[in-house]
Amino acid sequence: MSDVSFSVLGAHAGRESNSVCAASAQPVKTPDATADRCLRADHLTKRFGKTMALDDVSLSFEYGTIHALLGRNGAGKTTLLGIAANRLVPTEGRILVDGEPVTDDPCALSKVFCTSDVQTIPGSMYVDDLVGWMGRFHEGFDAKRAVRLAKAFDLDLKAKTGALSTGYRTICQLVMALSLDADYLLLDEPVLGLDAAHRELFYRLLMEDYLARQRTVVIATHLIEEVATLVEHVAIIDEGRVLMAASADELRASGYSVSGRADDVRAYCKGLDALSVDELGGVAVAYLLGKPDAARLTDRLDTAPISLQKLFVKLTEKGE
Ligand SMILES: Nc1ncnc2c1ncn2[C@@H]1O[C@H](COP(=O)(O)OP(=O)(O)OP(=O)(O)O)[C@@H](O)[C@H]1O
Repeated sequence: MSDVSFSVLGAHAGRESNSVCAASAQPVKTPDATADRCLRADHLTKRFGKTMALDDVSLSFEYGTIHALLGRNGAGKTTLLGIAANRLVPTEGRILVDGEPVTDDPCALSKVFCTSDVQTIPGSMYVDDLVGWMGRFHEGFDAKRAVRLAKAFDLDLKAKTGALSTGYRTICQLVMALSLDADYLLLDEPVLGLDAAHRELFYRLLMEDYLARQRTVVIATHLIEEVATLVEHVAIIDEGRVLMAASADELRASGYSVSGRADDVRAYCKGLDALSVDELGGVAVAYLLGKPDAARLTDRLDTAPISLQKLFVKLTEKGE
């Protein structure tokens, strides 16, 4: 989908040889050192011809936090991450990493690594050669860790990347990403094609990595349920615009459901701006933003917190 394609070897590959990045020599992060650190999208707009992929998006991914970037197919997630990794040029706006624009500052760019669901790895390259190349092009790449992770996933180091299955292509990118020292790790659909056991392994490794070195991880996905327990902050985009951005707890507390007999639920919702009402066989569930209205509740109605998944679906469904 990108209009400019770089390999997983990195958008920084051409820039690294003549730049020594002070930021990559800062493994110890005190609370003061991490204050105000973030990857920030500043009024980003991206048009592909007539398609508005991003429309004035401003978002902040704070340092040391796991973020979910949620959006339906075509919402603009890959485009946003592509611009953040300097693979795509925005029509307007910019990405700032710790205050520095990624386009002008190789040091800022070297802090960012983005996997991608596009076919970016040269298919003729063997996995073990890729490990070698990653080590050459990315300061702080841990080749031994990459080999260990590859073995944990049963990824064949002697295979050509082009001959890998969809799931193993994803695994190959995850292995490279999790072996890097990048401060901002952008994972685009990180479990695409992975079976249940590999998904679990990935989530466990991601948490271990995060606990070992608190970096920023952005997981772009529409599989909310799986990442709901991992993420601390959630941004929802739809048709290139930000719908909501808040902590996962705030989002969960931002809505609720009311269920019961359809007549009672409809009476409860009268005059309120319900996100939607699902009815089946005389029973209904309504999804609403805000807090339950005690004055409208009766003992025939039940209320429950809204899950991130439901909130996402209800906010982004378009009458289907
Ligand atoms: N290179 C391109 N040329 C033309 N249109 C593009 C290009 N890349 C993306 N788009 C369009 O921009 C919009 C956003 O696409 P994007 O890939 O960012 O969405 P996404 O949220 O990552 O979707 P998905 O979850 O399906 O991967 C879509 O309408 C898509 O068709």
